[in-house]
Amino acid sequence: MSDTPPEPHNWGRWGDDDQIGAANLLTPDVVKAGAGAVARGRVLSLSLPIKGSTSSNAPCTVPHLRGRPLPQHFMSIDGGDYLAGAKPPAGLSIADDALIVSPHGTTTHMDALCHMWNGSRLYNGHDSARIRSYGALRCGIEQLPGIATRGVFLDVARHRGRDILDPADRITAADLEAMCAAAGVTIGAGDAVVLRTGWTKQFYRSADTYWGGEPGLATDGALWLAERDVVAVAADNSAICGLNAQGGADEDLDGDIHMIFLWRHGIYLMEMLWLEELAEAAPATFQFVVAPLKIVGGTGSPINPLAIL
Ligand SMILES: N[C@@H](CC(=O)c1ccccc1NC=O)C(=O)O
Repeated sequence: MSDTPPEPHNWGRWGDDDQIGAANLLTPDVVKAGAGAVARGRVLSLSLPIKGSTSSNAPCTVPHLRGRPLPQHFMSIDGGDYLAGAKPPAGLSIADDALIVSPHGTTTHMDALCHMWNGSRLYNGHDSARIRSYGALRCGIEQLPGIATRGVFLDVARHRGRDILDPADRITAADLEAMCAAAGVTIGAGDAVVLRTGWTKQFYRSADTYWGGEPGLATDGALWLAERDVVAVAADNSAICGLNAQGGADEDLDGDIHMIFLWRHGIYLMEMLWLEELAEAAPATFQFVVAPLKIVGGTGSPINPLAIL
């Protein structure tokens, strides 16, 4: 059990009460520089569809981690109610619905800083006993208003001349350095880095292959990004790190990607993005805009990140 993280980390950097971590890097200049990365005025969604299943026998239609519940989407009032005799209020027929989503395993999502920790302390030393069945009283997702900054797109699959990386492939600091040099981009404080592995496409080809491991970021790659003071790291895989055939991460706790980003540095993670249209447009940089739902005490949120090219 460890109560203080190994170096390097950001604990105390923005004060002992800080709950938003690297979002402190989103200064007015950083936000304006993000807007300055818009060249054509084209808006792309980087989100998978949320497609509900209301039956355990329903086919697996959206990428998800093995064993995690699929989104549940129920109509609460629909055309059938009126056909059965319900009277539309004031002559207006209204359709309404309800959604149950387990964000970390079944859809494009952002992790709150309270999502993972080690020992008895959350990011910045907050007491982990503050995370209870009623929600997280520290570092919940509602603490983050949103992120608007420069996005840096690193298409690792294309860099290696591939459409989809192999499950054993790991993205190293040397890869990141080589891709930035090739694109002429210097990653700086407050940037959001978007990594493409192609892995989400694998689900639509074969769910069994998708669940048999996944490519992802290596420990030295994570430390390299943290050193550059990024606000967030996003990827199209489901854990940012690579996973082995048993569905677990291989790193020890000091090298674990979620520990390095969320727990040690307060850097936000976004997983299960859809990056295929972005890969076609292939911008080196763009404006990245995303906001979580204000789920009080939430460990994360479904998101629809936007790339504005
Ligand atoms: N997005 C998922 C996946 C994940 O992070 C994960 C899944 C299996 C084993 C290890 C994981 N992350 C480890 O750092 C989660 O947040 O639970």
